[in-house]
Amino acid sequence: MELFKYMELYNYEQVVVCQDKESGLKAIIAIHDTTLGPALGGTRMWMYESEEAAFEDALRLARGMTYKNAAAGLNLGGGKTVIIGDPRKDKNEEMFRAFGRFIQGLNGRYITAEDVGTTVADMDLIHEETDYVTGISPAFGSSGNPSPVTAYGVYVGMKAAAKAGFGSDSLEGKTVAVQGVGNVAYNLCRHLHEEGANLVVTDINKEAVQRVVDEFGAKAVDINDIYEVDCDIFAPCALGAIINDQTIPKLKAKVIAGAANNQLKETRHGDLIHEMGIVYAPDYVINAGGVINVADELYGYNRERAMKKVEGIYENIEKVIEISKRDEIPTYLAADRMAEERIRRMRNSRKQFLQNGQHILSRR
Ligand SMILES: NC(=O)c1ccc[n+]([C@@H]2O[C@H](COP(=O)([O-])OP(=O)(O)OC[C@H]3O[C@@H](n4cnc5c(N)ncnc54)[C@H](O)[C@@H]3O)[C@@H](O)[C@H]2O)c1
Ligand SMILES: CC(C)C[C@H](N)C(=O)O
Repeated sequence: MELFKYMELYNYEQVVVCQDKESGLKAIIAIHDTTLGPALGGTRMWMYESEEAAFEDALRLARGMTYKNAAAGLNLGGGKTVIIGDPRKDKNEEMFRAFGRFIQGLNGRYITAEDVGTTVADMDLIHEETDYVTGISPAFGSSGNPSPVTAYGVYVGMKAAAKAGFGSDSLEGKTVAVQGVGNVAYNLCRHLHEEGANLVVTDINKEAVQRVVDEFGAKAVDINDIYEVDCDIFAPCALGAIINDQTIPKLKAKVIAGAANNQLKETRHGDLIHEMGIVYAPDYVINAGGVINVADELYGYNRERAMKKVEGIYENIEKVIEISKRDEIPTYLAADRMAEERIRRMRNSRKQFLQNGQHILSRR
């Protein structure tokens, strides 16, 4: 990857490479765009096949956060961190504290939280070194684990997508194929089960599968079979790029609505599913519940206020589908336009009223 070329192509502001030999920390913080405010995005810990794959993931995820935060109406920019390593074996206290010091060095340009492979306990360690972290233990006045809230947002967004796909937002009797039943999808399955949906699930983690089979009566299938399940809704809730040339021909679902980030391998895959008549709930619009929840900490966390905002994901998905129909464009593009439009408008308003981030009257 030619880093500067890639950064220029998508207008990235900054990439910070952090290493700490003692603890084994190898982290990449990508800050995409801070027009709307400081970059807020989670930290993913994953066993990347190569350094290049880690850079690519950090960059793609950071850009996704810019769009997610903008589309959700938050006054926050987009960033993300990836830590290279096995979250089951390679974590230690020094690693997260060293990482916290690197975040502190950015002086508020980047604020972190959980993502795949990191937990509230990890965020608490980061918090030992910096205040620029959210999703820490509720005992600190924080919002805690964002996953259940993300799941609730995906659930309400799925209902809005179902309304467009089936004429009703009821999920009772609908069959939902869920790929990955980790932190978010376990909670999503609970909501779906409570509404009377039928669940077909898969995961590389057999215990996670067994839990939803036992608790919610889900049917388990092999990881390679999830795409061709005879279902109404496909809910990708594991990793990205799973809507691609190999999987699209297998899909039977009328609606795709799930938590995973970067579900489309390439934008042309969004065009393809649109042409097939599939209602796609754009990933960063439907999975914004977690970031909406942690962002509320910036105002002094209030769960009721945060959950009310998360319920707005229903209307946001409706809005994207409306734009898609009006402009005859795929929903992923409609969402991009909605987010870009907000960033453009806010950039202008900042130009009018703010200089160096301060209101012009503050110089009096
Ligand atoms: N946690 C949040 O609040 C949040 C918010 C927004 C988006 N997301 C996104 O949602 C997705 C899930 O997040 P999570 O926090 O639940 O992570 P998680 O790690 O708890 O769950 C992911 C699950 O996917 C499984 N998995 C991995 N590869 C798989 C494969 N090939 N096939 C089937 N299963 C596989 C894992 O074993 C794990 O159980 C991620 O893409 C994440 O970026 C999470
Ligand atoms: C800030 C976090 C809650 C971010 C979350 N992992 C996401 O992708 O939206």
